[in-house]
Amino acid sequence: MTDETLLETRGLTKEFKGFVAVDNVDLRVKRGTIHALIGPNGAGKTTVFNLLTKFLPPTRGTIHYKGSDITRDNPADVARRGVIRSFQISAVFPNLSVLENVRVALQRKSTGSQFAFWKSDKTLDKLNDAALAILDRVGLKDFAQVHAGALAYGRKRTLEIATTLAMDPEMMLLDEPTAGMGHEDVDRVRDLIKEVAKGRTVLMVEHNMSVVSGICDIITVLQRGAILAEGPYAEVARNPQVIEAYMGTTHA
Ligand SMILES: Nc1ncnc2c1ncn2[C@@H]1O[C@H](COP(=O)(O)OP(=O)(O)OP(=O)(O)O)[C@@H](O)[C@H]1O
Repeated sequence: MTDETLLETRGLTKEFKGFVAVDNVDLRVKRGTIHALIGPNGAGKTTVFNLLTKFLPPTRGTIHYKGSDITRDNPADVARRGVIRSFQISAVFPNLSVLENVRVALQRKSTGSQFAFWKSDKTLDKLNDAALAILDRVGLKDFAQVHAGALAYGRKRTLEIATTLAMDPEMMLLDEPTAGMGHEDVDRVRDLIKEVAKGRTVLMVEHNMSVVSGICDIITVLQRGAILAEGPYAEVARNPQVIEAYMGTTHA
């Protein structure tokens, strides 16, 4: 971990017809950290992600990446800068094999290679080798030839991480990577995130507190669109305002 701020928002605000979903958020994500964004349902976490990846324009405020103002970037610009968001399951191509899904992501990364059928067998072999190496890393090598649509839920989410990894992001945005998983899958994905975070920066929305406490360096708590608390887990978890915000929710 360094002290360098990789991603920063200043006064980030998003209003939907007068309703303030994200309220004056100053977020700082330091290089090399795993940073969690938590908060009760409706706190604005997904909207923050949509603002950071430019799926939504902010009403006010700015976003900076490595010191550059990226507020006016489009989603492709942000991805080109190395900020990649994990895709939701719907973006995993169910009729392609697990290997092919990763290969598509690898091809998307290397510009111009959409025309893979023009490439030599040697180049395609290289892509296959790279895809297999990624599958090995995430524990899906044995499923390389399986149709992605036939994977169990936890493995589909793992494939999502694999395709994100294939883009070789400098910063990974993970949207509830363990949502809906059983204990075993949660533990596996938690370990996997810690592994793939090496040499990268991760910002993740996560409801599972065992994941957050286990691997996250810094936690930002959102409530009604605004930052309620921020710090290491042990500090945030004993903050009376945070405890109150979570009381009565199923995610505490
Ligand atoms: N396109 C939209 N139009 C109107 N209101 C919206 C829109 N998107 C989000 N909201 C509202 O903004 C608030 C924040 O929503 P958001 O999905 O960001 O919360 P969240 O913290 O991700 O919640 P969850 O944990 O349930 O996913 C909610 O009250 C939601 O209804």
